[in-house]
Amino acid sequence: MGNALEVKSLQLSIQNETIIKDISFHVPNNKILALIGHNGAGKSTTMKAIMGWYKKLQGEIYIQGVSQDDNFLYFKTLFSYIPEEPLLMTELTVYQHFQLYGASYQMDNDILENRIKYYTSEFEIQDKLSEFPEALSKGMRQKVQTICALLPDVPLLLIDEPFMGLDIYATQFLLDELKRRNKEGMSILLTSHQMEKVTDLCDKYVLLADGMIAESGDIQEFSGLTRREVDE
Ligand SMILES: Nc1ncnc2c1ncn2[C@@H]1O[C@H](COP(=O)(O)OP(=O)(O)OP(=O)(O)O)[C@@H](O)[C@H]1O
Repeated sequence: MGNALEVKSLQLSIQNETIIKDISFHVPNNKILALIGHNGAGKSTTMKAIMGWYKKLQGEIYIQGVSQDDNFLYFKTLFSYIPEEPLLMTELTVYQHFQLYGASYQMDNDILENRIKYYTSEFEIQDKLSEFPEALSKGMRQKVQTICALLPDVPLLLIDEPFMGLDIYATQFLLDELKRRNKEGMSILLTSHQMEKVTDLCDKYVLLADGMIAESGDIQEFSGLTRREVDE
């Protein structure tokens, strides 16, 4: 079995402060890995480094064996990303955002239109297609952002704090949809500071503390540890 994502000896500094201190981990194909840690542990920074938003001090990052350093334009088509806070463009309508994603990932038009219908209906924003982001509530903007990332068939989905700002129904739908897409072959890396929210979804975990890996393993081992601590 190959790896959907490989992070090797990643080191990164922001404004002369070393934030990520030589971390290595991988997401095997078809698995869901949770990057866990307290506020400020370095989860979002690691995710942004994977996407190439920060210059690395050292290290290598591969998605499906493709190096971030060798062919960045192709590398970018291998993942999609759901940020913690929506990053929508003020000058584009909801539908135009979906079209932009469809074009960026060179999606077949019929598949794109079907998915737009399916996801906007499930997330109950089918009547918002002509709206601009400023006319939407924060939760609605998060739904639009989430749909954008779910439209293409990418090998790797990156999610920074899933379910942030979503209501109970949307959270349950996303949970089920992530499981379904994972069954179809999509690997997922997500961050969370609340382990209990993602235990049911994930196969593996990496625990970050102060920019270093404190622990890693199968998710059951992590739950076992916390349960033992509670029992004692
Ligand atoms: N743009 C930036 N400029 C300066 N420092 C930054 C910047 N981005 C992150 N940091 C610092 O890097 C460290 C890790 O931040 P990061 O956002 O990766 O943490 P996190 O684990 O995602 O936390 P949270 O759970 O709060 O989202 C923190 O000490 C933060 O202050």
